[in-house]
Amino acid sequence: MNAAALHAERLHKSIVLASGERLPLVRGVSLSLAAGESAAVVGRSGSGKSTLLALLGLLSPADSGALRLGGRDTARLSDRQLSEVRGREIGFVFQNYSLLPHLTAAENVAMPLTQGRRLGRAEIRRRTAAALAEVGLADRADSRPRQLSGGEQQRTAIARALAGSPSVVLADEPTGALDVGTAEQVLTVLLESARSRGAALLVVTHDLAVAERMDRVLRLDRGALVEERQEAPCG
Ligand SMILES: Nc1ncnc2c1ncn2[C@@H]1O[C@H](COP(=O)(O)OP(=O)(O)OP(=O)(O)O)[C@@H](O)[C@H]1O
Repeated sequence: MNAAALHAERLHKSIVLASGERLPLVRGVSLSLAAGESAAVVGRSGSGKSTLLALLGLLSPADSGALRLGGRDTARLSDRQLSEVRGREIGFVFQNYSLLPHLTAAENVAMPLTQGRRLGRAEIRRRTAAALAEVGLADRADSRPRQLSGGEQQRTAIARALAGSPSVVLADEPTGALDVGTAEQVLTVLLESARSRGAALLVVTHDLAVAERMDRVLRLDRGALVEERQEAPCG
């Protein structure tokens, strides 16, 4: 059997408040995602969704528990190794696109490919062009973010997240800033690009229409994860 793209076991995270009281934010979350599988994380505001995403994305350390990404154990890694695993195994997509405004779409997509890997210039150009073509933006490679619509900016961000063929794509409200029609198109691009590259996709969302399109729906309730739906969605 293939190793899961993402495998988390009993992750815990709490913070200590000024009063000295310990506040649990993520409580014993275990989760496995296979390559090409998609899942939504839903839950009330404050239930710990962003905190969990930060743990899974190696942006913040868990207090305890185990996390494997792309078959690689992330325990006991130095900061440099963590950043290397993050760059190689994870693609991030944010609600506000997070594109660098002074760079073109192609330069934004190429950015993670130029960091921490030893890829030649021709290979970077090839991967960038392929990723932009995959999201339908081959003809906008030289545009800057302000020249692109919101949907086009998010498609550029999706190309950036996937160009390095990560094991896992973590998306935080990826369609939250888009109108309904554009959101649907962008979500289709995100799902199809992740599936075609065999990346597991985890999407934090408040939007039930977004959640419905994922293979699985997971609900966070005060930091604890409960699987709501596991069958394949229709259509
Ligand atoms: N540094 C911190 N200090 C105090 N409380 C914190 C801190 N970080 C997070 N919290 C609290 O932890 C809880 C979980 O926050 P988190 O942002 O993960 O929730 P969320 O489910 O993503 O919420 P939303 O849907 O509103 O974005 C919240 O109650 C939040 O106020």
